[in-house]
Amino acid sequence: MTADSDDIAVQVRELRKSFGSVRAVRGVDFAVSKGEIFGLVGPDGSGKTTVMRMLAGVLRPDAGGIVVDGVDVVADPEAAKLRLSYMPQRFGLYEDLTVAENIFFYAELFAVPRPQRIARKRELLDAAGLSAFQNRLAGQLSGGMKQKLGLVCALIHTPRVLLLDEPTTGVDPVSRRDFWAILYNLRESGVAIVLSTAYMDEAERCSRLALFHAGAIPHCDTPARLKKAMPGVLLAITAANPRALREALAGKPGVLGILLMGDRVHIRVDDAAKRTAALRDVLRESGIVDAEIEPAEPGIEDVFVALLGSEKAA
Ligand SMILES: Nc1ncnc2c1ncn2[C@@H]1O[C@H](COP(=O)(O)OP(=O)(O)OP(=O)(O)O)[C@@H](O)[C@H]1O
Repeated sequence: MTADSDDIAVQVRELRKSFGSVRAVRGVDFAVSKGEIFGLVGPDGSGKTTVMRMLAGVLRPDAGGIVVDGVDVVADPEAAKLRLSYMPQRFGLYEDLTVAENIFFYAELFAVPRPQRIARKRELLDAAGLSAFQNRLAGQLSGGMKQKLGLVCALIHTPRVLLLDEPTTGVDPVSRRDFWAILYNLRESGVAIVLSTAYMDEAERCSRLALFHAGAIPHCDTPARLKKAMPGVLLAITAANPRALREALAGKPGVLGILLMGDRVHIRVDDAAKRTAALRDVLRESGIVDAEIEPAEPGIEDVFVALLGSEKAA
């Protein structure tokens, strides 16, 4: 645990959930502090959504404990729902209601006192860049605007814990920037945010990351410390045909992993000084004469594939 118990907003212990014979979550533990953005990342089907739904109190775990903002979610999910806000992948907006009507619907649902509603709505719409669209039907908003409206609705009752399941998937870069600006403000005010994402740049912005793999969390740390934990060192190799590079280097001595990154290849080696010359020889023998090899800093994607073992086998 990285925080004093007073600071902990979400505590998860030994969480388990199966669907028939599928063991979706196999003993997950973590704690999230107030003011943290805690990222859930990992391949499709690794259990992120199932954990999120259990945290939100909408799915009962088979075993394990969850405490959110001091409330035992398993024992009293309804009490927990008043302290947290959950934005699932498909957030329930009413497409035939306007932006403002959707917000008031959620304000009513969460019993936000009437005098606060107007001010809160104005503040959130401003932050989301949606003030000019209050009277537009939700069904006529762009995908990015819909996601931002979902976030506004999820925040109307000023929750202390926010659970966001892939909130920016398919959202344009400008809306994603607005979205993250809101998240940073919430973090500053001490809100704990648990968010799953498939975007590596978003993973990089999280305070800490839980790397999911087959229903467990084999690695959980800050992005910087996860990078330090990556075994080996990274070299970037550029050539006209990066796929041919990958084929030529697979399985060569000292090569721990290979990752195709657009027009270049990242390879992890055990020892850069020792291997670079030999790798040049290998490439030359394979007829690749235009390759440039240089040291590279790992990005979070390099770390994931290295730690989760999903690189092309070296
Ligand atoms: N309601 C359900 N009934 C049966 N199986 C389920 C159910 N929900 C999830 N699963 C299974 O549990 C496993 C974990 O799924 P989960 O949706 O939690 O993964 P995920 O990491 O969120 O993936 P994605 O990014 O695709 O949403 C998968 O094998 C999935 O098929």
